[in-house]
Amino acid sequence: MTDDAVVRATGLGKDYGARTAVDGVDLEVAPGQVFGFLGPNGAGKSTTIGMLCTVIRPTRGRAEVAGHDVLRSPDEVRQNIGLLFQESTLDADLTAVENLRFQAELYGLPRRHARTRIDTMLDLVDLADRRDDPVRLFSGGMCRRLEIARGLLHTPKVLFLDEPTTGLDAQTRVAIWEHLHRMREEAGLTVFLTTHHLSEAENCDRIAIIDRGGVVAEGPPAALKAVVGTDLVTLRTGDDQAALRAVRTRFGLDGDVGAEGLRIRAANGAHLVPRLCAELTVPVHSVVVTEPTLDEVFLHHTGRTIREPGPRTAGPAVGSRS
Ligand SMILES: Nc1ncnc2c1ncn2[C@@H]1O[C@H](COP(=O)(O)OP(=O)(O)OP(=O)(O)O)[C@@H](O)[C@H]1O
Repeated sequence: MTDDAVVRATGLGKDYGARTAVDGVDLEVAPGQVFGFLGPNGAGKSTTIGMLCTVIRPTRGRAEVAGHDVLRSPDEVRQNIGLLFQESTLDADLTAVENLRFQAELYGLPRRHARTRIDTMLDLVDLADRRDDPVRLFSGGMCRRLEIARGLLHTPKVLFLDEPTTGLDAQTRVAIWEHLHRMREEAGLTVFLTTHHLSEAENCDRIAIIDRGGVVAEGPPAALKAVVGTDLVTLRTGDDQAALRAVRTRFGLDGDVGAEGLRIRAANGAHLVPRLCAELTVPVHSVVVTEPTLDEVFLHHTGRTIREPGPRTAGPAVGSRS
């Protein structure tokens, strides 16, 4: 255990009657990290975030946020966090600045400090020029940005976001991520978010994969992928069958030839490519190296893919597909 974790959960669990929504989650988030909680619908992400934010009372286990226990010191926890729910909670009839003023009053920010803080936050999320427009005129992405500004108004240590980009188009998603990273750089913020988007999880410094209430894997995305899978190297050559024979005999690797060309599974595809180019006697026209995906990580640990929630099956071992 690290001493400086800003979010820490130990055996955190929640039952709703006979249904276990979260089943003993252990996790630690270091200051300044963007930490992602990745899992399919119903995995227990929202319930976990709710417990960390003092909105849902845990059935068992403990959690601390910014050094405060969620059960014993909920007010201190709330002072130190910003929270964005899945659904927007902005008042559509108020302007951007009015929404922020309302929040400043809720948190008891002194008026002069609130004024400068509101200006700073509107600048940071690029909404300064829309400050006096009613929120009902805003796009989904602008609403999300305004909510981020609102969540950060009282200078929390941790920003919790439940599915921050759900319902937004790909371009807006990228913009929201740019803002989150900027907040982290400029405000030293810790970000804790839930997502079921694999591409979104790739943006995180660390992720915990949750399935059926429990964490099944935790670490930086690249490390999680490195554990489960091999890279896929796809080659176009002058003679793919001859190249495949050479790959088998000289490199001791297996592969197959299909419509996409020669496909080889290798532990470190990027290192293999120069050797292939140097040693194959047939001309190499193109090479593509594809790393394993987080979906494969999920499959490896749960036997299912994150895209297709359904009954657990005896899953194939991801590392042995060649
Ligand atoms: N208030 C509740 N009463 C009963 N069951 C609940 C309640 N809230 C959540 N659950 C159940 O707990 C489990 C976890 O739900 P949770 O909302 O935490 O999942 P999630 O991973 O956030 O999913 P989603 O991405 O769909 O929000 C689900 O089976 C859900 O039906």
